[in-house]
Amino acid sequence: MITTAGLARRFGEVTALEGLTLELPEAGVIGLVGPNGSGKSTLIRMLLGLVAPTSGTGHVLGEPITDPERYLGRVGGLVENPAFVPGLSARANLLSLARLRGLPPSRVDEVLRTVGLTGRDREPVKRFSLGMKQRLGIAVALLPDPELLVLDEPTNGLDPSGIVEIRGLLAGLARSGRTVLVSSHLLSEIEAVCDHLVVIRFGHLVYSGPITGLLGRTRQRIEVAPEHDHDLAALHSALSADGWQVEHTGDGRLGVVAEEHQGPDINRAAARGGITLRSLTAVRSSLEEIFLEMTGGNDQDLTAARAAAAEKRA
Ligand SMILES: Nc1ncnc2c1ncn2[C@@H]1O[C@H](COP(=O)(O)OP(=O)(O)OP(=O)(O)O)[C@@H](O)[C@H]1O
Repeated sequence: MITTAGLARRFGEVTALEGLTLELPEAGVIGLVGPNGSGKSTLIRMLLGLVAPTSGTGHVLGEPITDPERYLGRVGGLVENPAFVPGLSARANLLSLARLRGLPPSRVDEVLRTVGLTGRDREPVKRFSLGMKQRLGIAVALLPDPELLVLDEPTNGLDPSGIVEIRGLLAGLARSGRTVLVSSHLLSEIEAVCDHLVVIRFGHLVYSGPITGLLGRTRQRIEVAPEHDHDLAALHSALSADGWQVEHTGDGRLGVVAEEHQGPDINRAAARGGITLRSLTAVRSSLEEIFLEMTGGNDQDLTAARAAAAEKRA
């Protein structure tokens, strides 16, 4: 459905994407996630033929991205808030867009139904909530009845109920046999509907595969707390001396890199150090924690990393 090989794009000094090699599956929802500025929009724009690659190749539906006319008729895209005539109804906006693209007016009813705007379609768009406008944007992308739908941050700025609505819509589109590529800077906004996940950071591919594969990367640890808080340092020494990798969690406990079945060994090591444990809990990092570890935390980190890289290049 989508393949890229060594795809790269630079904007002057900034390398928005570098050496991206991907092979994306044919059906379901594919999530493209990464912090702000990691290159998601650049990739989506390249797939839609809006931005040319600096180097590397890409194919969409078997056609090269350097020749988008060959496939754009089968692809629906939403890259930024689409411009609607605010005083006109959703239906009138869609009808004029369908006419412009030479599509039958019957598509308008179909897409209104798909995005759940039937019944509100005669109201002027200026009265629509952000969530409804996003759904209308998706309706526009669906007008040509595309095999592939590419949506850049459709949940951005929506309230929790709006996010849930869009997620439901994406899941429904995938069930109807379309492939949906959807980007977000927040994994939590889309993870529930994604069959496949692409994680990019700083223009580089960090992960591409099923969500379950990502969960397999979890680092298990056991958190322990001494009976008396003042024994924390002594507990740290006792466990380290026994060969365990130990970190302070910052809340009066220690995190020990270990599997759940090693709990009794940790308990015995503490006892040998003369310390009784108050608690011992096996913890598996959440998908969100793995994502943050992979993507390097927050946007400030990313901005700093980009600045450092630019300085190095200069
Ligand atoms: N037209 C452009 N001119 C110059 N720099 C650009 C251009 N488009 C993107 N960039 C830069 O490329 C990098 C990647 O941007 P991109 O918009 O692709 O990231 P993103 O992951 O979509 O982020 P966001 O979620 O903030 O849109 C950023 O540093 C951005 O400033």
